[in-house]
Amino acid sequence: MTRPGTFQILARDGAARRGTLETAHGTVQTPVFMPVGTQASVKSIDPRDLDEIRAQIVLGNTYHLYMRPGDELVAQMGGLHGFAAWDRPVLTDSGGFQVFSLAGLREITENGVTFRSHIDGSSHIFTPEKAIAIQQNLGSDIMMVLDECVAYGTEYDYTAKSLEMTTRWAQRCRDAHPEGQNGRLVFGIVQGGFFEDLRTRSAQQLMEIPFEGFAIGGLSVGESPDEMRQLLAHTAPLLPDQKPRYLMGVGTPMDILDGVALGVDMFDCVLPTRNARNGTLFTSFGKINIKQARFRDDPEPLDPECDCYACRTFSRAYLRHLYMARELLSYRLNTLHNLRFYLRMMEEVRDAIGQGTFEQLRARYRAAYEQS
Ligand SMILES: CC#C[C@H]1NC(N)=Nc2cc3[nH]c(NC)nc3cc21
Ligand SMILES: [Zn+2]
Repeated sequence: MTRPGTFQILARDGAARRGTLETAHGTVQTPVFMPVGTQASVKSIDPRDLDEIRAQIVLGNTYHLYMRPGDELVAQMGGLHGFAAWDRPVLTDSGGFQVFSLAGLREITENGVTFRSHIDGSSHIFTPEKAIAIQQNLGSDIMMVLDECVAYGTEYDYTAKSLEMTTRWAQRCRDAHPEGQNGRLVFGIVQGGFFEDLRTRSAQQLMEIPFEGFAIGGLSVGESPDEMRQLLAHTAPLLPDQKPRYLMGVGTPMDILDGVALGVDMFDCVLPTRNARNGTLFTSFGKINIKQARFRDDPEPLDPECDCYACRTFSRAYLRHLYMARELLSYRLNTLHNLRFYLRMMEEVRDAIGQGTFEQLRARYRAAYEQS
């Protein structure tokens, strides 16, 4: 088996790259979209479904699993792989973002971040070492460093100081899980808010540390799409060409295609799973909402170009009925479809990069999605 952490670029099309990333649980074809399974489950579907829609790697959350059921319990049950019967790669976020966006009352010191559980209000502290220890207990194949997530709009001086601490925390994370240890990988997270010089400083400092990959954090936190694209265009090329680049929490189909065009290799977003539960479905002809009356007696498949179980088996009329009746099957079929849409788009992206036709693919999706 090729050494975990090995990242090979197989083809390029402009700044877009097609590659493979080796992990302890198998090879990931990039660019890749990672379904989000925050609490050790991709809501409403099971591992067999994930296999059927050809998901390669799923995302779990340190904060949530530490809170419930507890990372020690998950370790006892064989890590996320044994616990959730998922034998492919898992990436776990460090809790950095969740503590800053979910938990109550926080205090940040050099040692770590103290916070109150959003479940029962109990007090906890995440240090860089603790964040790594939790991810080790979860059996994570790709661990994220603990970062300080500054809110959109934070002023320059605070952002500058914060990125320095995030770099010191990143070094402590790498020290807590040295390069090559049991085939697990650790990715750094570039911070610096919306200041290009601070993003450059953060990237330069992190690249001094031997991470197997680098994430761009602090985007899709409330900025405009143009601001995100501009910051991404500045930051992505700064990162090592020979290592995977991961854009956290992104995004819509167009955000992902624009990210690929700027050299990003990995993405995760709750959009396909969250939208499935409110009836918003992604199709080859744009976004629709299945509850619209026009689908009431529509016998056609949701998306004739989609190969998922929902599109192969049921009509739009049936999917609308399930949604209006709040049947649990609605969540499952809509989720299967939305995730398959994202995963199929990434399959087309990888093929297009290999054939040098990525820009044509992007234009095709833009024609269907620009306005939505
Ligand atoms: C500031 C910062 C930052 C990043 N830090 C970590 N650890 N995880 C993230 C997850 C995200 N999800 C979204 N959007 C939904 N933006 C994210 C950003 C981060
Ligand atoms: Zn489908």
